[in-house]
Amino acid sequence: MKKTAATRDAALNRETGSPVEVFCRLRPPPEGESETCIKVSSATELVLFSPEGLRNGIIKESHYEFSHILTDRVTQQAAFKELCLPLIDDLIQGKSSVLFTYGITGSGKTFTMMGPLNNPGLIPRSFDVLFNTVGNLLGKKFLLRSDRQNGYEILSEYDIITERSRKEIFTKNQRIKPDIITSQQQQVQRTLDTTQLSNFNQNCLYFVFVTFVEVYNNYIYDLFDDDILNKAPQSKQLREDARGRPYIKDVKEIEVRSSEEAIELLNIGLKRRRIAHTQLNTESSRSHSVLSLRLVQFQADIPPTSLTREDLMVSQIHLVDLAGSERVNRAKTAGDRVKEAGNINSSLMVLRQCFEILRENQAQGINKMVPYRDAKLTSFFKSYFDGEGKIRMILCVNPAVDGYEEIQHALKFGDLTKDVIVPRAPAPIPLRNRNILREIANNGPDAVPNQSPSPMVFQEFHSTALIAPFPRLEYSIETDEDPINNLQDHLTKRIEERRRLTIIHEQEEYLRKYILELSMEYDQCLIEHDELRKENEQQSKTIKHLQTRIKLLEKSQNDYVKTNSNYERDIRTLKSQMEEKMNEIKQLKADRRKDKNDFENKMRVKIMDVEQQHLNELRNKELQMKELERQHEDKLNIIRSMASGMCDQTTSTTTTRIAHAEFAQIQTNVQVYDIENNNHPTATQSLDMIDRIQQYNRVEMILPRSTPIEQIPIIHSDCQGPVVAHPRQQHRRSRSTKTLLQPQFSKKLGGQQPEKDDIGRTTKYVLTHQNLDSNGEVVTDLVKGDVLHSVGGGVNVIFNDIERLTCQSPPNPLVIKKRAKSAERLLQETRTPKSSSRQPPEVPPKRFRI
Ligand SMILES: Nc1ncnc2c1ncn2[C@@H]1O[C@H](COP(=O)(O)OP(=O)(O)OP(=O)(O)O)[C@@H](O)[C@H]1O
Repeated sequence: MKKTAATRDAALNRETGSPVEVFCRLRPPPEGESETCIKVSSATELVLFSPEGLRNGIIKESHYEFSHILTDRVTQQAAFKELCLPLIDDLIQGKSSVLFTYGITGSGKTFTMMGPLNNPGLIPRSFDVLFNTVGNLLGKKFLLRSDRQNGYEILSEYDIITERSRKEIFTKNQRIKPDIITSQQQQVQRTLDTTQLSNFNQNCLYFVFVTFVEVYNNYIYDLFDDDILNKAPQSKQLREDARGRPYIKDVKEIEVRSSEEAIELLNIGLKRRRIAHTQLNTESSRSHSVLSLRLVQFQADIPPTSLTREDLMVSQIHLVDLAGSERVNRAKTAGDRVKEAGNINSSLMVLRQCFEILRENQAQGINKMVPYRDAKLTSFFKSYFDGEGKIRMILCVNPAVDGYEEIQHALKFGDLTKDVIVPRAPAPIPLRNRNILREIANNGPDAVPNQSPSPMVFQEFHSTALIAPFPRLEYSIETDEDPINNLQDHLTKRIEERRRLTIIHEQEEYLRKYILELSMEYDQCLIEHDELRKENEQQSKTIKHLQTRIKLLEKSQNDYVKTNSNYERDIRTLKSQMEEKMNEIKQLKADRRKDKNDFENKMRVKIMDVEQQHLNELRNKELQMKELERQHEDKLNIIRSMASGMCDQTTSTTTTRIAHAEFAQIQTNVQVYDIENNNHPTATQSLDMIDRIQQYNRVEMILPRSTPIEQIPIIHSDCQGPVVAHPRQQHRRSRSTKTLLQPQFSKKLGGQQPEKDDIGRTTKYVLTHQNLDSNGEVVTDLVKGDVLHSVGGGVNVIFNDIERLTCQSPPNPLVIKKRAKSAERLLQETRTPKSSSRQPPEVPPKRFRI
């Protein structure tokens, strides 16, 4: 029954397998950081100290043991000898191996693998040593070609020529050409490793092939492929060959014939890696790089035409520079970098898990599944965990104190790895033995008398040879055997067997080709399958997206329906409210109409009342007028008596005083009207006042020439005639002595209404009025007032005093008579406007602003 891998892992121990070799290489602390947290206690042990203050001041010591510890003083050459030279030796002996460098960024992984030109690392030195050893035994170029499935085809002469021309064309068209000058300079500067191995088969021909890939974000990219220069480089598929060994499908495997050529190719790969990283926006230290070096050898004495696959011995070494093992937090990564770090960490994590589970299985004898297939990196090296070859790990450590936690993490990983046991690889069948076996098979055991293959090898060969041994050729009388007949039979059988084997071989070839075709078809199918799967995934995504959108739309539709029904309900409510309001408005309108009618009725009644009242007042006025007429009559009588000389001085004085008293009363009743603000007395007040002033004037013949009351000009015009009866008669005394205030009018006014500017600067105002008294004497009245400036910019004049100047002459009967006549005439004239004075003025009152 076939053992499962897990069962085999569980059964492994140090006798049946060999442990993973873990080496630790310390780099010198970075410049300016002399403090380290590592002390090397022996060639295989180191101590890690926790920095002060990290664990409450207690310094923790951790001891770690490795296969060998390389201190920072160990040179690149010494490191190569210790770490890689044995593996190159194995390679030449036909054994395979894989060498990982593990550590955080800046710990010296690339330095160890590549190194600077003048201090090369493991890879350049490996090429050097390999070509130093087998460089003189290289086979014909292009004789072998990779079948891209871990195997090699032997090309015919014609194929070799075709392949050579194809390669030449390819080199011409290569998009990145090796920088010849630089590479020549590099060769000049590059320090060559001159080590040469002695333990190798000098009867063999050797062929060296290299592949260079990187694993980034769990995708494999071929660094020798021009595709990687595309904006979206195509990743390569990982497959398994018939023996279950992984291989990278369609990876470019290039034959190299010198270490210079190999390093040139390596530089091209590194250059492409940088371009690809720029296109992918990544960093080189975020990917794992794998350089695979394959050595194919066969016995030199086999003519190429009869060379078969079985004559070839293939061994390989994988030199893996792993990405930095730092954690996401420490690297302060974000966005794509987090995904990238996640993928790096996940593939390193899978590597770690594989080692952990292997150790667990081996330690506890359990059969846990090892998760090789969880990451491309571990899938690719799965066969090495199964015992295809040695596994070596170089733990690169930067001993600076600030990286304590990461160092601890890496050292723990190394500590765990070194306990893992992997199955020991079966020793390769030496090519020399293959030839012997072939000879024995073809020509019998005596064909190679001096060669004695080991029984194990012999057995192994025979199990596959299917050819019976030769019969005894000795002639013996006793046995009565005819050796010639026996040989004849044997040879006949052999011929038949050979024919049969040739047919089988042809069938095999046919089958192999058929299988290859099928495999190609299968690959094609896989590609199509992949494309269909991607398409399917894309469509599923689109469907999911659409479903989500539909859900969202349904949700929003439901919301809209709800909102709509809410709106409809609101509309219904609003409509009913509107109807109610309309009814209310109708009601209010009806009420208002009713109120209006009521009001109009009331107004009509009120107007009638007011009219009635006015009529009553008018009637009262008429009565008053009649009373005044009567008083006038009395005064007329008095004047008549004066005219007839019967009137004495005493009476005149009394009347004057009476008139004065009355005028004073009028004056006090006169309000100050603000003309600016059109604050006029009411019609009734005005009429009353006019009436009284006229009354006064008629008695005293005094009329102010100008007052702020708008009715006054009417009075003025009313009194104009009599006042200017004797214009030349003036009170010279008043004017000459200038004891009285005079209004300062400009001449052009000519005694008309004053303008605002005329009295704008004065505070006093005087009107002069002259008249003839009953004796024919000139009476001059000086009406005095104060000028008040209102806040609104207007001017008000308040008359508050009258000064009367009279003169008396001795009575002359002729003059008296004459004067009596003129007085009577005057009275007649005075009466005439009486009736009109009651009427409202026909001429619109002159307004003037002071
Ligand atoms: N053993 C050493 N001796 C001298 N210098 C060293 C050594 N190891 C590393 N260095 C220096 O340390 C620096 C970082 O090393 P390197 O680039 O090899 O780190 P790394 O681990 O490969 O980083 P990354 O993961 O980013 O590729 C380089 O400048 C290198 O010269």
